[in-house]
Amino acid sequence: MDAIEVEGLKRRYAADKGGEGFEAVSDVTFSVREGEIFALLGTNGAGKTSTVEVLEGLAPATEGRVRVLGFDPFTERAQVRPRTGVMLQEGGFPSELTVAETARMWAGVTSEARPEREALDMVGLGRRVDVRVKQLSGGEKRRLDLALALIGQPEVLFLDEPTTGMDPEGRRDTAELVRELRAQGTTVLLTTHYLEEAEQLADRLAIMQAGRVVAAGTPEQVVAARPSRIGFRLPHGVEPEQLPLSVKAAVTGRRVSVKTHALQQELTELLVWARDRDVELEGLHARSASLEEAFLEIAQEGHIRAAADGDGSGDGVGVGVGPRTGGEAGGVTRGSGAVQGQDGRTDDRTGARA
Ligand SMILES: Nc1ncnc2c1ncn2[C@@H]1O[C@H](COP(=O)(O)OP(=O)(O)OP(=O)(O)O)[C@@H](O)[C@H]1O
Repeated sequence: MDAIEVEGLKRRYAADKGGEGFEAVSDVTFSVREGEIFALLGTNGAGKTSTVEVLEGLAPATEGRVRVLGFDPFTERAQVRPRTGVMLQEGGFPSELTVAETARMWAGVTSEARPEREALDMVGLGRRVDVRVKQLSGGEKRRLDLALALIGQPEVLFLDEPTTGMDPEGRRDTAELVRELRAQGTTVLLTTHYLEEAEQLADRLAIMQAGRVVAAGTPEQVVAARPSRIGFRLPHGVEPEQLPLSVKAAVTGRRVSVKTHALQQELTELLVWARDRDVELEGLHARSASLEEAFLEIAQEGHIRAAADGDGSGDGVGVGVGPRTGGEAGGVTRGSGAVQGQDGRTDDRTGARA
């Protein structure tokens, strides 16, 4: 059985006064298998959090069908909630409590809680138990959020940008922990802006843009649709048109860059040609596209589409353009960890954990 099923999901935010409201999620379909790590990716405002909140039971679907462990997470919350763990983008815990007190309080309202010390050790906070929450660093707060999501020994774990604000060690530890949880059978759905992390961690992923899934599959499948790259310096005495390439190369100064869907064939031709002429291809490198490149190309295509549609007569659902994010449309975070705040939300986010 799939642990999570999403079929034709729409989520519309009501307009404040008059107006039509805003459709943040438009016809999204995907499923997550039991024991799988699934990553939901997308530019700022693509609709990831809006989707995950419906799966967490925080908000109803406007349209479509959503099941978590076979239940509707909103209307059958009582069946779903004890079996899921939720790590929101912002925890919002009382800042005067210590780490241990926070975990104890949380364990007190959780059925079948794992010992709180065990959860804190799992995220590397075992030695920070007496520190007040307000004194924790941003990355430590994320670790505490994660520990609390793990206290109920969840079968399904939702992680909304779990590693944002963590240092590289924290990110590596978290990735390791998520892999261990998968090995124990936990299903993990995460959102992240760290594409390398998603590429290494996720069994499958979906890329969202402007409320829709625009690419999905294993990281390899998503990347396979994108061209590989070959680069080298043009040998002296050789003109670009003399190169044995079946595709047009981009030449900047002496740097030659080739995008190809037939990497092995193109590279073989090139190497045989170079050997036969006894020329050296300095700085030669060849590699498949990375998930980051695939993502950026998809985002770029989306911008072009949105610009073509955006003559003022469209429906306003462009790439990352929404009522709250007009000034930050489609911003892509590349490994920097920068992320927009989630202020202004109307949902009762702490209610998710009650
Ligand atoms: N409460 C709300 N009322 C109206 N619009 C909202 C509300 N919450 C989110 N939106 C809009 O819905 C769209 C999707 O937002 P969402 O937070 O789901 O995107 P996201 O993919 O999670 O983005 P990020 O990567 O920045 O967290 C955005 O355009 C946002 O402005």
